[in-house]
Amino acid sequence: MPPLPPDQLIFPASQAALLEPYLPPLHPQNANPVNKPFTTLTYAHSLDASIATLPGVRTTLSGPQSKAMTHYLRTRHDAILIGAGTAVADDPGLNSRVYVHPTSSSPSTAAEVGVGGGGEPPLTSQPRPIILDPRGRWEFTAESKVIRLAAAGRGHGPWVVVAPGTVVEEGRREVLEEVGGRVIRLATGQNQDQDRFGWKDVLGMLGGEGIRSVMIEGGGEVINSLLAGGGDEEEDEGLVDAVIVTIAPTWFGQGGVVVSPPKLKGGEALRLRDVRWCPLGEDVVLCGRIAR
Ligand SMILES: NC(=O)c1ccc[n+]([C@@H]2O[C@H](COP(=O)([O-])OP(=O)(O)OC[C@H]3O[C@@H](n4cnc5c(N)ncnc54)[C@H](O)[C@@H]3O)[C@@H](O)[C@H]2O)c1
Ligand SMILES: Nc1nc(=O)c(N)c(NC[C@H](O)[C@H](O)[C@H](O)COP(=O)(O)O)[nH]1
Repeated sequence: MPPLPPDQLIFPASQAALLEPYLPPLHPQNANPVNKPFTTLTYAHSLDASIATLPGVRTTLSGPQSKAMTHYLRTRHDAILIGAGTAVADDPGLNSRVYVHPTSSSPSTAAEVGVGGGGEPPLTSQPRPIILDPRGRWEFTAESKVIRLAAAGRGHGPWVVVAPGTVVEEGRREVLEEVGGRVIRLATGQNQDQDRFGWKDVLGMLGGEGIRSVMIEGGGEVINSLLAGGGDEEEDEGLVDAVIVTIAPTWFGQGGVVVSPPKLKGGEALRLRDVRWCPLGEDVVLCGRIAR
């Protein structure tokens, strides 16, 4: 095996195998439309359910092992989705730089996906970044991290989803298109909310674009609204197929960005089933499916 770069994240195949029941099926490369992509909700929170110490502040929660896990998840999904608030606060890269170490104790075909010959995963294993930005809040430039990574061939150009009436300057659109990204227009306004897309509409649009799996990383508004919709008993089929949450052993105190969705109709709790807890370094990773 060639030597790994010093900042390379390493994720053992034995740990990848524990996640496998919660991951989208491995599929051949094709872009056939699907009704709805396999949808994984995944994020990291503190013991007081904060995903950031304060609104708009980039906050590290995951330790090196669970960070490697998140980057492995990125290789196992066609797309990675965040809200505009996260794009503005974090200037995220939204690519994967994990190496899955094939340990002899647990060889797994699934875990071999994302192996980049000892380095970063190849472009074919990188997820398409999707940014929900109905009002055009995210003022990206050629220097934004996700654009720079795409320009360097280390990730895909982002798809920025805006409302039909939102003006995207010509120069900005060109920045996206030069790296293979694009602006996608989608109607907002369901439930009178002009600042949000309906989740069924978002997932339906992605399915129509050939995206067969998407991991939704946050932030707070995105997660809470998805949990509110993902647990809707009136849906024939839930929106969220799997939940993978990293819990870090820290309290941030009040005032953070908290995951706490609105109550379901009737006040019942929203609960996970088929639960698995996987310790990863000092963190624990909770996997499950939303009980319906
Ligand atoms: N710890 C983690 O795992 C993690 C992950 C992601 C973000 N974060 C943190 O979360 C914070 C950002 O969270 P936030 O709540 O401010 O922003 P957010 O990322 O949830 O983005 C909210 C924006 O998304 C848009 N949006 C479009 N459709 C939507 C829909 N259906 N539902 C909800 N929003 C929709 C809204 O217009 C809104 O402006 C940052 O501090 C970031 O560091 C943490
Ligand atoms: N799993 C996880 N642990 C964390 O401690 C943390 N802060 C995030 N946050 C997710 C969010 O989407 C961030 O924007 C990206 O984690 C930015 O990271 P990249 O530049 O894309 O590697 N996610």
